[in-house]
Amino acid sequence: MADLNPGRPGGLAVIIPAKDEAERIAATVRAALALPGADLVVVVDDGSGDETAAIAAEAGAQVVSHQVNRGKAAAMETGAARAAVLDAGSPRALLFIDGDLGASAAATSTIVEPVLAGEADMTISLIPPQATAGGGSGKVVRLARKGIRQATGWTATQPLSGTRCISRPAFDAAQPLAIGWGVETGLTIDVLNAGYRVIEVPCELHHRVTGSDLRGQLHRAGQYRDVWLALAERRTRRVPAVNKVFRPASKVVRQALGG
Ligand SMILES: O=c1ccn([C@@H]2O[C@H](COP(=O)(O)OP(=O)(O)O[C@H]3O[C@H](CO)[C@@H](O)[C@H](O)[C@H]3O)[C@@H](O)[C@H]2O)c(=O)[nH]1
Ligand SMILES: O=C(O)[C@H](O)COP(=O)(O)O
Repeated sequence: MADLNPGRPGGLAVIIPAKDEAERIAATVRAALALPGADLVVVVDDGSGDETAAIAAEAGAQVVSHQVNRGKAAAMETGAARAAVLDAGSPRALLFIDGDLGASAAATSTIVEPVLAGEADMTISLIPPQATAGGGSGKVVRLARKGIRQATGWTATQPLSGTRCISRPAFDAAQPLAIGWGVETGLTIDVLNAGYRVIEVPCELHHRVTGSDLRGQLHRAGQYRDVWLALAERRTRRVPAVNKVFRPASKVVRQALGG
């Protein structure tokens, strides 16, 4: 069996998927650059229509741009690929943070430490109630939580929380990522089912909450669709378990038929 934990990570790459984050990206990048252990900060401008890329570069990040919007998962993949090119010897751990965290991104050191210390393979930020209440009913959160529990036996408190730190071996074991907003749900299932250690860690983060207007509800509909797709895809991957039941039966039938 492959060694799941081949040594401690060789540093930390902060990856920031960002679409239209011009307002907050500079503060987020500055906080990321100041994180203990971070020697690379990559902003993936996911087809923004604003000045996200230029502002991020000015703030000191390496910027990779998607010419067209490809969704959060694709932006994470692009950032991780850029970090891999720059890794030397022992790969960096990856810290994925949202572009709208601003100065509160400094608090992510609590989720970085267990991964850099080799105590966890993936940490997920548990964020406090936000100053402005969101407009959600909890439907997407419940879908993701239940799906993760059914697939792994583990119950996530905040299954959609995307600010997370992960070792390179654990990230590689979860390829390909689920698309779009399904990425967190898929990552949690795949990393756990590959035998890696996942923990949730409190983290004092503040972000832009999604409201209850039409735009907010459309955003949630997209989240629901992508989480559902991530779960459905992983359920079909479990087909071998079904085969265990049917294969012996088909062998008996073949023998009976003289095959
Ligand atoms: O097409 C897109 C859309 C968004 N983003 C970026 O992805 C991050 C999260 O997007 P956001 O609009 O803040 O989504 P929320 O619904 O507020 O995010 C919550 O839910 C998401 C999962 O549905 C998680 O990824 C987030 O971490 C979590 O804060 C931000 O940096 C965005 O700029 C992209 O890179 N590409
Ligand atoms: O606002 C949120 O917390 C997310 O968009 C998820 O929506 P939900 O509350 O409907 O699960």
